[in-house]
Amino acid sequence: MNSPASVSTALSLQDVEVRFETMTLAFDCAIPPGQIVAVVGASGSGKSTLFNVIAGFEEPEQGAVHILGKDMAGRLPAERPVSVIFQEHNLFAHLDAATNVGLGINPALHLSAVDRAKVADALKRVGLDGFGGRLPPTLSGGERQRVALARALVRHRPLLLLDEPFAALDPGMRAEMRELLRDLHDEEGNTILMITHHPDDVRLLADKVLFLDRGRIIAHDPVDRFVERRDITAINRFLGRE
Ligand SMILES: Nc1ncnc2c1ncn2[C@@H]1O[C@H](COP(=O)(O)OP(=O)(O)OP(=O)(O)O)[C@@H](O)[C@H]1O
Repeated sequence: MNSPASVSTALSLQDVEVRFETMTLAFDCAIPPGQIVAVVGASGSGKSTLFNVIAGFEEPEQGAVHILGKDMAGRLPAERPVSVIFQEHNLFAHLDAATNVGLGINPALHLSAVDRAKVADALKRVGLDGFGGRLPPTLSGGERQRVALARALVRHRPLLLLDEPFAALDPGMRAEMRELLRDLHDEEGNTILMITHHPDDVRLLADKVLFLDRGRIIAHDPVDRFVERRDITAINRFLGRE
């Protein structure tokens, strides 16, 4: 049974340790449900490793990962209540947009009429009404990321991990995607962790910030507090205040 403390936490990492030849990474944090959390830090600070541990692609040497109070030990990525969207290559290039979204409902693509209606609705919600028959190579970068978002939407997983999802997009499209993500988050009430290298994403989208440095979470702050900080050189550098 879940304790009251654990169910009020969307995600918790306790004494998690991942050891690579060149470095040991250690993560401790607890994130309440319904927040958008920006995950930031210099290249090599451990952001992707943190996501891999949460999503189950990397098994830590020690420590525990709980999602909505449930211990994830031994659970394969597909068995975790998590959706992940990467920078690129989220879609199967030979399958049209609707089929890519449909995979989120049923990986064997046995889709009922109701499922197909859900796919069409998800594409509409991300502004791609009528794009269902298009193959990914014929779509723009922003449109492809919208299809990936639509697939995450039909899965309704309570935790969404976004690994630099806007990296390949121009500034105008980044702003559009931020707005879309904010709207969808308001509707879904899910918990979102988003890796980004852009202070704008932090300021305009996130509620909280996890700042990583050399394999450790060295700050976990509300955004307003984070942007006011002057005490950590790596954060000043990230915010362009060297
Ligand atoms: N499979 C692995 N084997 C050995 N070392 C690894 C492995 N994966 C990551 N590392 C090392 O762990 C550290 C953290 O890497 P990670 O990819 O998590 O950083 P990051 O913050 O996501 O970086 P970037 O912003 O460049 O993507 C780096 O020093 C990296 O070289």
